[in-house]
Amino acid sequence: MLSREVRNDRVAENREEIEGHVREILRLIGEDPAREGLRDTPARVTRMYEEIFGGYDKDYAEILGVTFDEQHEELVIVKDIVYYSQCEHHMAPFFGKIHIGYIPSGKIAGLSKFARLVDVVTRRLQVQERITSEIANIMEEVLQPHGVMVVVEGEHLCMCARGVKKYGSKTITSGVRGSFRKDAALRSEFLSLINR
Ligand SMILES: Nc1nc2c(ncn2[C@@H]2O[C@H](COP(=O)(O)OP(=O)(O)OP(=O)(O)O)[C@@H](O)[C@H]2O)c(=O)[nH]1
Ligand SMILES: [Zn+2]
Repeated sequence: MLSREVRNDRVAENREEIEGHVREILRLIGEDPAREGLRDTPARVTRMYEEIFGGYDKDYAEILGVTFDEQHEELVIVKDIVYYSQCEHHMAPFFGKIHIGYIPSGKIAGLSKFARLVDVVTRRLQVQERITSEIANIMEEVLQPHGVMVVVEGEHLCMCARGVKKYGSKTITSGVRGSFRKDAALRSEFLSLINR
């Protein structure tokens, strides 16, 4: 059983209906949903949706959790946070790493909470740009730091496995708030630390 933090309760509530639709798609693409290998597939796909779409209806402030008062007003970076998401155009996976940096202004968050925030924002139908700006905006709103910078790297299967089929191409997006916007040296420091 998945924990509440990473579970989509609507999928659980609508399980039978979703399973029925998946079975119908199998039939419509020319498969036999009753053959042994596929018999449990609609249930498996539904359970997978419960997990990979577990980011809906979550409270961000709660996820960043208890913040601590701390007078460290210098750069904090959590880098290489792995994510898996689904592009909203094709419902195909995209995945990669997210790097988050911020300059606290009296409030810091527990380090694991950044990874939880990444899970909640990415486990939905998304575009990479929105993942980037949502993380930056939530950080700004909850922690009210001097500045935030978020870099997201993504490999999109809708560009590799189909369509233009450019295997290995990567998309990099950045979101910059507060002091990072004004201070080029700070952006460079962040970028050199995440690229080490
Ligand atoms: N900006 C952005 N585009 C994305 C993302 N994920 C997928 N896409 C793009 O969404 C676009 C959808 O384009 P459409 O022309 O409507 O769909 P399509 O005919 O399947 O396009 P092709 O992928 O070019 O075959 C494609 O260019 C995808 O590469 C993302 O996270 N951000
Ligand atoms: Zn896509």
